[in-house]
Amino acid sequence: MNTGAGAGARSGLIARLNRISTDGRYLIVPMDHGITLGPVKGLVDLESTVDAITDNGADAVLTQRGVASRVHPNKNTKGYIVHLNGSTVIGPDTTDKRPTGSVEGALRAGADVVSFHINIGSDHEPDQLTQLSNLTEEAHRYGIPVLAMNYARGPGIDEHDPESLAHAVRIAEELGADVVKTAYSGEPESFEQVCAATQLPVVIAGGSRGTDRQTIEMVRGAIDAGAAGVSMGRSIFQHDNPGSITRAVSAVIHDGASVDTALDIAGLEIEV
Ligand SMILES: CC(=O)[C@@H](O)[C@H](O)C[C@H](N)C(=O)O
Ligand SMILES: O=CC(=O)COP(=O)(O)O
Repeated sequence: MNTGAGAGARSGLIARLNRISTDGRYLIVPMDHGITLGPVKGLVDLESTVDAITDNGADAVLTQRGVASRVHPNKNTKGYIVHLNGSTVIGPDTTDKRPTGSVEGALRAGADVVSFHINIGSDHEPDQLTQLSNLTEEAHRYGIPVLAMNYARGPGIDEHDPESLAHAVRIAEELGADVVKTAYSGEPESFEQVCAATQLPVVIAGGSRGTDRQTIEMVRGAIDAGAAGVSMGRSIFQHDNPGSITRAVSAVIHDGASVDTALDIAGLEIEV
């Protein structure tokens, strides 16, 4: 018998996805690196960083639940995603992401959406596949969307190989996620293959920070290849002016700007 719960949960999913996006495009700034990397530049004064990026075009910020109270006063009505697993670069194996929370805990922390990171090709893939699948089942019971951070990452794996990335994003869809984030393959031509591998909105990670032009060219290339946006952390929150780089990324994602126009709008050097 259709109790309507499915319809209710579906409408909740859509409403919450709209809180972390604008017209189907996503500018998410993850700052869950406080576990992975520690108190790095941009995450020490977390409040100022959140204020700068949410005041300049970001659709949502993403953290672990423990710092939620430091995010809410500054997130300027934008969306909030709570990350539910983690690892550190000082531990024995960064690919061994361990659960760090629950859907209930994320809701208590004020999350609109939850996220989970799995490393396809790592020694921990089997457990992580099961954990992501269980998470989507549980989250969807409450109408909570899941952002899957599916990397191709493990012994002998090329993290930017388009076929591996295509496999990683399809796994997210097969396991019930609502949005998938993965690494960029490096150029639009090969990333088209990645975006075509799934019906889910695909967003890209930024990886370690490069020049402003490299960052904006990456965003432009991903959008041209069919991506729906970014879940870009270090390139934004470690910038000397997180608000400016966010404005440039937003000009590409939300306004269709070219690389040079986006850099110019944000007052960033159009260095070649
Ligand atoms: C620090 C990294 O290598 C990133 O790719 C992280 O894996 C991504 C994630 N935000 C994390 O911090 O775990
Ligand atoms: O959670 C981390 C990401 O989504 C990507 O972070 P990056 O610093 O852009 O690689």
